[in-house]
Amino acid sequence: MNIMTFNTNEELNQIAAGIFASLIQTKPTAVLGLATGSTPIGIYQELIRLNEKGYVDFKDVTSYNLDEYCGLPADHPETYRSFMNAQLFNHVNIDKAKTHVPNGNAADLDAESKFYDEQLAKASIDLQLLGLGHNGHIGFNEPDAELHAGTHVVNLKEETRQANARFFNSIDEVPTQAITMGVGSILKAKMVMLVVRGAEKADIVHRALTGPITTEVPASLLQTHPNVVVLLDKEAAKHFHA
Ligand SMILES: N[C@@H]1[C@@H](O)[C@H](O)[C@@H](COP(=O)(O)O)O[C@@H]1O
Repeated sequence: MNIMTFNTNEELNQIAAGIFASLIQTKPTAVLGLATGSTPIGIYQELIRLNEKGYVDFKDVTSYNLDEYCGLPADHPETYRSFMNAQLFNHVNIDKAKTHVPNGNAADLDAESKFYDEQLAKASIDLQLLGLGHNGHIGFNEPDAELHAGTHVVNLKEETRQANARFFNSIDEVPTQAITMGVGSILKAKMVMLVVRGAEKADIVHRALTGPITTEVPASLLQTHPNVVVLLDKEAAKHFHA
């Protein structure tokens, strides 16, 4: 596992975006696995800049997002579809028809999960971007005695709803369920990029990458993947240099 630590967020964003850009340069039809949350925003801004400068062309790129809240109105600014449009897709020359986010409002969420898995099986993700939940979740795969391989509906943990409440007017507005790619789909990506920022995630990222592999820390399963790059800011990396 290649773990890189950065002194500044600017450098981290540039290297992360550079890895995406070089993939797309060598494979213009690349399939990207994308993530939401605050962690990827700076990387998306750097990709927008590289696209404006002509260094990266999204014309033939396909993307699949990890997850989506269930039950938010489609035009709500905090749906992950709205987030992706606002933070990346509206600002680069990607074909929106080639961007995929699970439909958290599907009448039949199990059928939607199956449909998403069928699309993923055909597409095969080249590079999967991941943030890390405070409890070690990836996508919305929450710590549990068992994890699901495929896309499925999850009941969000209270701590996850609390952590994400900062994006909503109140905790009551935070959905209680989400639809997420499973860890099996995440681990099928040819390459995984885990990005973690901030001192409050220093313990969990250290546990995930150096502790036992356990479903109680879903990100620990990344230890089984042969091609993971981890980008940490210096606060998140503090236990790696102790
Ligand atoms: N489902 C998302 C995750 O994909 C993300 O990694 C996590 C961390 O978010 P942040 O980057 O804002 O800390 O939040 C959400 O729960």
